[in-house]
Amino acid sequence: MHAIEVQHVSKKFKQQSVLEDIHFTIETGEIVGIIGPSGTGKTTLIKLMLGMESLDTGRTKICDQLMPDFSVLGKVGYMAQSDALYGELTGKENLAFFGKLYGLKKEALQQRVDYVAQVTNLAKDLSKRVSSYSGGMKRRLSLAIALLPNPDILILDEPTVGVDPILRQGIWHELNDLRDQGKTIVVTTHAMDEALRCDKLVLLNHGRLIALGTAEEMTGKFNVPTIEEVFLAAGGEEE
Ligand SMILES: Nc1ncnc2c1ncn2[C@@H]1O[C@H](COP(=O)(O)OP(=O)(O)OP(=O)(O)O)[C@@H](O)[C@H]1O
Repeated sequence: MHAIEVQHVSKKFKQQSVLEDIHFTIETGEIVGIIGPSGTGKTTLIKLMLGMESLDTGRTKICDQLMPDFSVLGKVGYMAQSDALYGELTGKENLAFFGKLYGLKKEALQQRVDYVAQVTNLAKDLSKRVSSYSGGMKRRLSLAIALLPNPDILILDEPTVGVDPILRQGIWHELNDLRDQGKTIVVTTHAMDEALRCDKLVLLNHGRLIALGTAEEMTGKFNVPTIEEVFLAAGGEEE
């Protein structure tokens, strides 16, 4: 069974074609990076995977279940691109609120809150109101919320934007650990150094899948030294 299947997915917003016949699978226990320029359809693709947007053609499955399927969403931690947080509440109150929504009870909730606060380096800021958080702190709190239910699958839309390099490294270390525990992780990113940390890459350009595989496979196939150059080479080939 694949962790996630994207089968011949196309999507238009009005007359604008955003994704065209995207087809790939994601296996359990891998970190997959969805990479592409701004506006190329990464967030839309993630929303289609989760069943949050309607498809024009194709279908998506998570754990073999056709999406949308609420029973599957319990297994998925989703971090959206824009932070959906309660500014008037403290970080801890936000975590408690979302933890309860996930069905976590007292002791388990406390344990998870301690763990996610440590991973995202927010422990000392948890009693502050979120309205006083910086952009990076809000990103980290959103990541902490996605990690709360200890999901099998993590889908993270630009999780490290605005996060400083040291903590970024810490977060990637944690994502690697989670992958090693058998979790499946999907991240979107613009950062090429982050792309290199992924086990597999999905390269999108102008709403099309232009390359799929490991970074080494891609640079080897196009005979170029970097992923940036894969973009140029693959984009050029497409046109
Ligand atoms: N709900 C919507 N209605 C109309 N157009 C939309 C909608 N959502 C996205 N789009 C358009 O679809 C295209 C792809 O957007 P999307 O957010 O998926 O790109 P992205 O690759 O995630 O970009 P970024 O890296 O800047 O976040 C853009 O042109 C965007 O304006």
